[in-house]
Amino acid sequence: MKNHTTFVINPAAGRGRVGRMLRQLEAAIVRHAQSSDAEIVVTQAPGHATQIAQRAAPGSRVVAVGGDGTVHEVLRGIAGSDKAIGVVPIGSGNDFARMVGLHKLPLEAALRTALYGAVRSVDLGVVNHRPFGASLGIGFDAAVARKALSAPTFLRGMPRYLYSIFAVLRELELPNLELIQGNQVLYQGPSLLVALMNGSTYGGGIPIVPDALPTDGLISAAVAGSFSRLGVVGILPQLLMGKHVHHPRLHFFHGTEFVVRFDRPVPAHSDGELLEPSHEYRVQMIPGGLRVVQSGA
Ligand SMILES: Nc1ncnc2c1ncn2[C@@H]1O[C@H](COP(=O)(O)OP(=O)(O)OP(=O)(O)O)[C@@H](O)[C@H]1O
Repeated sequence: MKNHTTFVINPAAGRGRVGRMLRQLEAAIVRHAQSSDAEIVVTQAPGHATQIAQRAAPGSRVVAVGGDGTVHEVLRGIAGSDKAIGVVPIGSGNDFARMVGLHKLPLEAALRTALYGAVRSVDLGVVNHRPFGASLGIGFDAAVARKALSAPTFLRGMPRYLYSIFAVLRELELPNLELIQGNQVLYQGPSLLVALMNGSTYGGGIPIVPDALPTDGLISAAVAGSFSRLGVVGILPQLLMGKHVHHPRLHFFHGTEFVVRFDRPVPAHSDGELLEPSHEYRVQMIPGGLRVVQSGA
């Protein structure tokens, strides 16, 4: 049977790599789509992918060609519908693709999978009524991502990231957190960061909650408690290698719903996209709430 498939190509993804590959991508899609009904739309600006996904036909496939930001925008456009999301991961991070096992596919295989692969369901996260796919990070890491936006323009890649980490550390003042499940307070006290995960990684492969599964119907939460500046510098390398889980100031929880409340507005990102800082994040997981083209080209 023919699937209608819309390829949503973000030319800005992968630091402009997708834009440079545009002709190659369009030719490859046309070549592979022979027995399928496919169209290609190139995004014009941030937010455009959501509109394209909203306009796609009921029951069709909408394929994000780019990174986690593109996936997140497409997902916002299809959440709650019977449309399925596909991914051709050419971003810098690709944590959603990693979550659904598509991140290692070569380009041609990823395109074939998007067109002809089987559709499966994974859980869908929701934060303050807004859907997310793989991750929600609140606190330190979101503050670093915000800081990177205003870092000097001559800094790029890792130097920009390191600059932002140390700029946030310089002014580090931990908010007080209450993590609530139902009528139970699970954690109360100063907190460096809270991660509420569907997949196990964020930030381009950082395994913050290594055992998180996108099909268990649960949010896998990690709370980093009270850390000094030096403590943060010490835990970062462990975090990158997934060796942080036994640290006494890290706490892990699972559940279908959490309320994350602070004594002041705290920045957050979902799938790497920054949200407006808030005092309160209401987070839930909708089991099987998202249809994803996953495998079997
Ligand atoms: N035409 C466009 N021009 C500029 N920016 C765009 C355009 N279309 C989409 N965007 C924005 O590009 C940003 C980056 O896209 P995306 O996150 O997919 O790539 P990435 O940053 O390389 O990948 P990752 O998030 O996996 O690291 C998104 O925030 C999206 O809103």
